[in-house]
Amino acid sequence: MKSGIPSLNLPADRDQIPPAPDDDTPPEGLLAVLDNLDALVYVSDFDTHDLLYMNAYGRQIWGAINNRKCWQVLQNSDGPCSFCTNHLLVNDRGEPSKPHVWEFQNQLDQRWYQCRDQAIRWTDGRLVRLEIATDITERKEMELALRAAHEKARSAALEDELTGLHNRRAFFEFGTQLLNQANRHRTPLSLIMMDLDHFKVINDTHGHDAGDEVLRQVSALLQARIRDCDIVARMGGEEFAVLLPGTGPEMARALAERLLILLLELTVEHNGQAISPSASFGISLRDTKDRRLEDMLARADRALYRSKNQGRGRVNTNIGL
Ligand SMILES: Nc1nc2c(ncn2[C@@H]2O[C@H](COP(=O)(O)OP(=O)(O)OP(=O)(O)O)[C@@H](O)[C@H]2O)c(=O)[nH]1
Repeated sequence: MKSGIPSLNLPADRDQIPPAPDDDTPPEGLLAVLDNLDALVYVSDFDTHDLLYMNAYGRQIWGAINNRKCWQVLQNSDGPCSFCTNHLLVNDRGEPSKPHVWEFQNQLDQRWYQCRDQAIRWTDGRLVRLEIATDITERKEMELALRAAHEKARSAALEDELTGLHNRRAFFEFGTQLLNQANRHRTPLSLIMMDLDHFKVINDTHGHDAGDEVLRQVSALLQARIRDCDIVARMGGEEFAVLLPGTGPEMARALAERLLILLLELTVEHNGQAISPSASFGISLRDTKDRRLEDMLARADRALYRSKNQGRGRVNTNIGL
């Protein structure tokens, strides 16, 4: 065939479709069809990556072939693309298999394409890669914007607006995963509940804004003291929870006592006034019977209640309660 366009070469499972007789459509007609397609069509040698054919759509965007390789013309890279799909287009025997359809962003024009790649036999019998790529940039950008909006909404739904900490909902969502992991691997898990003492007095004496500032600074202090694997959350009002994977009772108690000291040392300045917060703590440890985070939470709350009853500004562990 003079045009260099191979005769119809459909994958094996489409063999039952009879190919059109060669003389039905003249080669110029096929070229006209290809050059008027609103899609990139190109053919490259499977092994050498030499670009053998590219339609007008491709030439208009990426220029003439000029004896170059597909990765030189289409990606301007200095070697075969790391994302080349050729290996997906042949079976174990190296024969053409099913087409592979995927989406990617071109490095040169930065537009998104849906690519339909296929291995076929060229006019001289060698194996070549045929790609048909359609521009899906608008759809992709809408998809990405939608995903970003979803992620933003989701993180807003899990964040405490005043302090930036996780909220109660996030605590249960992420904390349940930590509890399940600890149950599965039988590793320790500790929970520290912390409730600021006489916070109503702070509000009543210094105003609600001052109370907000105390909550923000206490949150920053907690956040700065925990590891990446821990979860700290504002559970509501002036109550906070810290969940510590891989942490036994001694370490949890030492951390709570350290947090209490740091809180007592903290002075929050607001409108020229100095506010010194204090807090009570209750600790619970994972029990083999715990299936829900609420079980640990209830025990930590009982320990916290005891700290309040004993005069506040102290730490209690739920053991024996
Ligand atoms: N500024 C401010 N105050 C809040 C916020 N959420 C809850 N509060 C206040 O926190 C106070 C909690 O009061 P109580 O439950 O009596 O607790 P407390 O005064 O800390 O006393 P104890 O816990 O028994 O030591 C209430 O006055 C609430 O209005 C908030 O987001 N900002």
